[in-house]
Formats: sequence, structure tokens, C-alpha cells
Amino acid sequence: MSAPVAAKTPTMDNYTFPVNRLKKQMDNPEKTPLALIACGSFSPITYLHLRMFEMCADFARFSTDFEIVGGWISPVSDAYKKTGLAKAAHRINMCQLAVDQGSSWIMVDTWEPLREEYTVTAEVLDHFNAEINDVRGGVETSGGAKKKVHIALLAGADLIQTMSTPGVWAPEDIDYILRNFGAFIVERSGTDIDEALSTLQQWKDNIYVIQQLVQNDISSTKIRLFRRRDMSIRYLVPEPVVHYIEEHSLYGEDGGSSTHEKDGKKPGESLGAPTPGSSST
Ligand SMILES: Nc1ncnc2c1ncn2[C@@H]1O[C@H](COP(=O)(O)OP(=O)(O)OP(=O)(O)O)[C@@H](O)[C@H]1O
Ligand SMILES: O=C(O)c1ccc[n+]([C@@H]2O[C@H](COP(=O)([O-])O)[C@@H](O)[C@H]2O)c1
Repeated sequence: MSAPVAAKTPTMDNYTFPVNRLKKQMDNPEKTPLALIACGSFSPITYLHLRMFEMCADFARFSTDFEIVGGWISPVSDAYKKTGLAKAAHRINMCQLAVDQGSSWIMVDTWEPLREEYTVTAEVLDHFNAEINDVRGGVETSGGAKKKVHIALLAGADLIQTMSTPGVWAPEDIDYILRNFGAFIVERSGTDIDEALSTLQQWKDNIYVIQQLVQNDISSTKIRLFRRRDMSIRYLVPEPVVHYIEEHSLYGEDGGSSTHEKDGKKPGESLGAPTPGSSST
């Protein structure tokens, strides 16, 4: 078995806002530049989290006047204290591995997860607006002219549904987010989207609903459950993330789980899969 890759420790001291994949210049200056911000636990990141960005990119292209100029994942900080939340450094590393391997336009911002305190989503979106529009002046259209970027929350229907659950979000934050930023909402099985949006009608012009044409209900909860049951998680999360989870023994029964690589299997592979070289021929 190879030695575990040490978890890098990103810190606030070496923090810089990631813009390496921010589009330098718009393709169509007539359109409105759009930045997508996905907030959540990402414990761990799954293919569905990445797929949300792609679904939204198709939606924006075919059904809106927006042109996407960048996408960011903003994992929540350790202070969120949700069940199953791995340490922020691990979640950051897994998100980074997933986008490094699988995307040319999604970035991971470490500002929120590196903060000791919990940051409400309204403040997270303010941070992106400040970095993209105040510090950088927006994005270039043509001939050096710049346009302010529309910052929007990218979320699943379950997250928007929590906005109707009393006591979860401050009413003034809901108004602030949906009035100033808006949201792109991906349908999720188990959540009635009409019901979820019923109390948010006053902001309906700023809420875009994206249909999942291929129903996919991967969740981080299921990944953690599979790990506890010593079941395979391959092809549900990106391969480098499977390796990372194995190497760092994340989400196992007692904080650790066996690595099957030693049996000749790939990391994360099912124990029920045949072991190479064990056939009788
Ligand atoms: N299968 C899915 N369909 C639609 N949206 C999803 C799906 N999985 C995650 N999301 C969305 O991704 C964002 C971040 O999700 P989060 O990290 O909470 O993942 P999760 O799988 O719901 O986590 P957990 O199972 O730990 O609650 C949220 O907006 C959530 O609604
Ligand atoms: O800003 C708020 O008041 C607020 C209230 C509830 C949830 N959120 C955010 O929504 C996300 C929920 O993630 P999760 O994993 O609990 O589904 C996470 O990023 C939270 O910070 C934010």
C-alpha cells in the first residue's frame, strides 16, 4: 500500500481568492456575466455536486441571457458541526482533487471553510461579490471594458426548501440573497419543488429551476453510509476522492476503514469483486 498523501493544511495566512479559471473575456458582450457559488458541506464531494454545475451551464446557455464566467465551491466551516462533517482541510482537499481532475471551470474557495466561525450564506455571497466585482471590477467584455458579474447561489431543491422551514434562515438574509443574488435550483428527488418555492414567490424572477433530465440522487450521506458498511463508493465520487478517502480512512465505522488495495483491489473497490490472480485457471 502506498503511504497516505499528507493532508495539506491550507490556512487563512496563505489564502488567495482563486481566479485561475475565471473567464478572462466574455464570448458575447451582450450577455450578463454569471458566477455560480455552491455552498454546502461537501463531506465528501460527489459526482452530483459537480454535475450541478454542468446542468446549470446547459440551462444558462439554452434558457437564459447569462454567460457563465466561473463556478466556485465554498465548503462550510468546521463550526457548522453537522453530523458526518469531515475536517475542513480534508473537505477542501477532496473538492480540489475533484475539480483538478474533472473540470476546466470550477474552483474551490477556501475563505469560508478556513474561518473558525460559521458564516451565513448571505455573507459568503458578499465575499464573492467583493472579490469579483469590487476588487477586480467584474469581467472584461471587449476592448478593455468591464461588466459587473451577477453572483448567484447554486443549490439543490432541498437547500431552498430549508428557506421555508422556520428558524433555519434569518428572514432578512433570505430577502437579501434572493433580491440581490438569486438562485439556480437543481431539482432533487424527495423534494417537492413547487412546495419548496411556494413561500418564495416574491423573488420568483430571481429563482431559476433546473430540471434533472437524468434523475440522480447521490448524496454525501449515502457515501458515508456505504463507507460505514464497508461497501464500494467507486463511480459515485471522483476516483481521486475515493483514493483520498481510503488513504485518510475517512467516514469509516470508528473513523477508519480498511484499505482493500492490499488485496490486489483498487482503493474503494467492493470486497465482493473478484481478487486479481485468484482464478483457478
Ligand atoms: N442529488 C442531488 N440533487 C440535487 N442537489 C444536490 C444533490 N446532492 C447535493 N445537492 C446539493 O448540493 C449542495 C451541497 O450539498 P451538500 O454538501 O449538503 O450535499 P448532500 O449530499 O445533500 O449532503 P448530506 O447528505 O451530507 O446532507 C446543496 O445545495 C444540495 O442541495
Ligand atoms: O445562511 C444561513 O442562514 C443558512 C442557513 C442554513 C443553511 N445554510 C447553508 O446551506 C448549506 C447547507 O448545507 P448542508 O450540507 O447542511 O445541506 C451550507 O452551506 C450552510 O451554510 C445557510
